[in-house]
Amino acid sequence: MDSILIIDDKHAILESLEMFFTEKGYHVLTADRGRDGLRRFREHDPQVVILDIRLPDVDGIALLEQIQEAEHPCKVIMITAFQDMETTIQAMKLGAYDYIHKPLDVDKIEKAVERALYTMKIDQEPPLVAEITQPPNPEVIIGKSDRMGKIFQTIGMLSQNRAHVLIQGATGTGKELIARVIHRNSLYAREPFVTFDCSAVVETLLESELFGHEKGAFTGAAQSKEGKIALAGNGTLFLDEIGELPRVMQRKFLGFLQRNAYDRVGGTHPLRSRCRIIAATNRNLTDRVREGKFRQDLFYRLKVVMIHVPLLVERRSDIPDLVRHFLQKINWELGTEIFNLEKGVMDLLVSHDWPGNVRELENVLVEAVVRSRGNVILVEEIENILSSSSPFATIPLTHYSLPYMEKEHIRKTLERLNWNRTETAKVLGISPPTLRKKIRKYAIEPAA
Ligand SMILES: Nc1ncnc2c1ncn2[C@@H]1O[C@H](COP(=O)(O)OP(=O)(O)OP(=O)(O)O)[C@@H](O)[C@H]1O
Repeated sequence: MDSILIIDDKHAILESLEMFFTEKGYHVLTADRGRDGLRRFREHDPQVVILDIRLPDVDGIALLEQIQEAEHPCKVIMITAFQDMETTIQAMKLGAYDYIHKPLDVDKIEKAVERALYTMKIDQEPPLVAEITQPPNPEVIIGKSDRMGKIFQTIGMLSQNRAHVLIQGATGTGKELIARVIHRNSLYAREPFVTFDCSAVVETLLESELFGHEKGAFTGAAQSKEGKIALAGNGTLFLDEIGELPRVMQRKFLGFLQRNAYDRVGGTHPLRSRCRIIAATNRNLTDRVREGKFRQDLFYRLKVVMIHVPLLVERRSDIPDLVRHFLQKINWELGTEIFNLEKGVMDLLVSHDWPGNVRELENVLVEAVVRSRGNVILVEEIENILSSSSPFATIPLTHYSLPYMEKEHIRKTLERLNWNRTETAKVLGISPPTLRKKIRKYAIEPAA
C-alpha cells in the first residue's frame, strides 16, 4: 500500500486530508510539528510527503532539505498559504515535486499525489538512456533509415575530394550538421569551417562580406577586410540559403567557382582560393531556376554532388534514436537527470508531424526536460507542449493560405487512411465526388 505523510500544524487540514486519502486506500501518517514529522518520515519511509511550508517549530524548507537527503525515494508536495517568490523558487530548487496553494483543493492534491507516485514508479524502471560522462560529440548525425544511410555513403565518398556540394532540405533537417560532418571527415578537417548566411546580409554588403574589400573601396571602408572566402582558407565555406543570393552576386560567385579566384571589392589583382563550397537551401532550386530566379549555370556548377535531406516525417523510424541522443545531450548541457519516458511518449513523438523537423524535436525535448519533475517525461507534458507550440511556427507565411491548408489537410487525411477515398470523404465530412474534385484541383497524389 502506498503511504503518505502529511505534516501541517492545522488540525482541520490534517484531519480532512487523512480522511480523504485513507478512504482512497492510502496508508496515511500525520504530524502537526516539523520535528515529529521528520521522525515519522524516518521511521515509516512514506512515498509521498505533503508538507506545509510554515510550521511552528522548524522551517518547512529546511525540513524539505532533510527529507531530500534521505536514501529512500520520496516525493514532496509543498503546501502554503503564502505566495512568495523566494520560497517557491527555493522549494523547487531543492527538488519539491509540486507546490500547491491554500485553500486546498483536494482534487488538485490527489492529482499531485497520483502523479508523484506514478513518476516514482517509472523512475524505478530501467533507464531509457544512460548518463554520459564525456561531453557529447556535437558532430554526429543520428539516423539508421535508408535515406540517411545514403547520405552517409555520400559523405564517405566526399572525404577523398574537394567537390562542391549542394544540400537541399527543409528547415531544421540537419543541413548545416551534414556540412560540418563532411568537413570533419575531409582531408583538410583541420582547416577552417566558415559559415555564411546569404539571406542575413543586406544586398549591398554581400559582395564585400564574401570577397572582402580594400581600404577606401567604398564610403566607410576605412580598413581593408578579408571576406569569408579568405577566412575559409583551404577549408570549407558553408553558404546557407544560397537560393537567396541576388542575381548580380550569383554571376560574380559563378565567376569565382570557374576560376578559383576572386577580386576583393576595390582590389586590383585576383586572389586564389582552394576552399570547398558547401551550399545549402531549403528552397527547391530547380523551381527557382525555372522561375528565372537562380542561374542555371551556377546551379549545375554547385550540384556536382547533391544531397537531399529528408523531412523528419519521411524517416520516422529514426525518431527513437534521435530522442535518446537528445536526452543525453540535454542532460549533459543542462545538468538534468531525465533518464526515462512514460509509456506512450515515444509513440506520440514518432507520430507527430514535425513541421520544424529535427530542430523542433530537439526544442520540444528541451522544454519537456526543463518542465519535468522527477526523472521522467510524462505524456501529459509532451501533449501540452505540442498543443501549445503553434504548428505554424516554422512554416513559411505563404503556407497560411486557406487553399494550401485545405490541400495539406486533405493529403494528410488521405495518407492516414491509406488513400482510401471513401473513408477520407467520410472523415472530412464531404461527399466522395467533392473529394475527387478537390484531389484533381490540387493535384494531390501519393509521394513517390
Ligand atoms: N540527424 C541528426 N542527428 C543529430 N542531430 C541533428 C540531426 N539533424 C539535425 N540535428 C540537430 O538539429 C538542429 C538543426 O540542424 P541544422 O541547423 O543542421 O538544420 P538546417 O537544416 O541547417 O536548418 P536551417 O535550414 O533552418 O538552417 C541542430 O541542433 C542539429 O545538431
